Amino acid sequence: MMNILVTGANGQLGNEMRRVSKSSGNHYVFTDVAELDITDLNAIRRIIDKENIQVIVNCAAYTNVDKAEDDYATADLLNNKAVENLSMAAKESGSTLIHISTDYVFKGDRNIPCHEDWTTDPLGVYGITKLAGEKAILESGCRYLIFRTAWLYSPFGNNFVKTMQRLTSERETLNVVFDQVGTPTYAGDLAALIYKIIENNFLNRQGIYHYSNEGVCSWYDFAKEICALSGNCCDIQPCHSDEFPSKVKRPHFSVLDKTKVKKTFGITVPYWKDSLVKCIEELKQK
Ligand SMILES: NC(=O)C1=CN([C@@H]2O[C@H](COP(=O)(O)OP(=O)(O)OC[C@H]3O[C@@H](n4cnc5c(N)ncnc54)[C@H](OP(=O)(O)O)[C@@H]3O)[C@@H](O)[C@H]2O)C=CC1
Ligand SMILES: Cc1cn([C@H]2C[C@H](O)[C@@H](COP(=O)(O)OP(=O)(O)O[C@H]3O[C@@H](C)C(=O)[C@@H](O)[C@H]3O)O2)c(=O)[nH]c1=O
Repeated sequence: MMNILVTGANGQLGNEMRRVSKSSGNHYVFTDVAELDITDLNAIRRIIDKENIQVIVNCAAYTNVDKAEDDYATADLLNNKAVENLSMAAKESGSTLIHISTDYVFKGDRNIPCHEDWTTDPLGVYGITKLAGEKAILESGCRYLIFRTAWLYSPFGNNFVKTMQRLTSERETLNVVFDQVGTPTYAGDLAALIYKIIENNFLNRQGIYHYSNEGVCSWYDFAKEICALSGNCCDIQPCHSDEFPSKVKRPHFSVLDKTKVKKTFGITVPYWKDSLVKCIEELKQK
């Protein structure tokens, strides 16, 4: 039996990890900041020791992209320094670190899907700190799998799906950017992949992998689909990034190429609209 530590377990991905691992024969230890603050290296060491941890799944992060622009220190503490802590503790204990990164490590100025080995060039503080976290893992010498994902949503926590459900029920019109293109990802699908890797002990397949749902859309297309599936009536209009008030620059094209993850783990990936239907059905039942 393996012991698996999940950090940031009250977030979107953390909650989906709780759900997918319910019937596992392995022992999952779920923690959020109250049980384990990942900025505290000694607290990480203690829990690894106490629970005899072999795998760490880091679902904790600073994910507010707009706020990060004004709060580099906190974003860096969580997305970089705390990740360095986890990787040091993983190295010391011989455990494997499964970590999540983002499409925002790319500048996104080419309209072909981004490969794992492309040069990274983040446009904002969130992406810069997430990239620094990736580098800290690589430099630590611990065993790792890093999954760069994109546009995560789930019935848990805050996300674009819930924001759009609210706005399209409250407003008659809404402007949404159409010049940022990517792929939405249901956090449950990513959790299922991570669970499969742990349960099948594919932990030695170290590397950086890209994972999102299948397909391509703009935030505008995503918003239109969310609105329609939610049964809301709102006139959603496409706008350019510079017409939407935000101080952050976001990638124009950050579709992730998933060839490597599909080949390495033998998976098929759900189409983004199919997963969105499932999530919205669940939200309707809440
Ligand atoms: N959301 C997205 O669109 C995307 C996310 N990602 C990455 O995927 C991963 C999971 O994201 P997601 O599930 O959306 O994240 P969430 O923001 O939903 O969850 C993050 C969790 O981490 C917790 N946390 C904050 N500080 C600490 C701390 N010091 N110690 C332990 N836990 C802490 C938060 O608690 P609290 O809420 O109390 O602060 C929260 O429960 C992250 O690495 C993120 O960067 C990648 C691409 C897209
Ligand atoms: C609410 C709203 C947003 N937008 C735009 C702003 C932005 O360009 C886009 C998406 O808005 P969000 O605030 O969800 O974007 P953002 O928080 O940047 O989403 C990102 O989060 C981090 C954590 C990631 O790792 C990324 O993969 C990505 O999911 O939609 C509109 O055009 N109209 C609106 O009414």
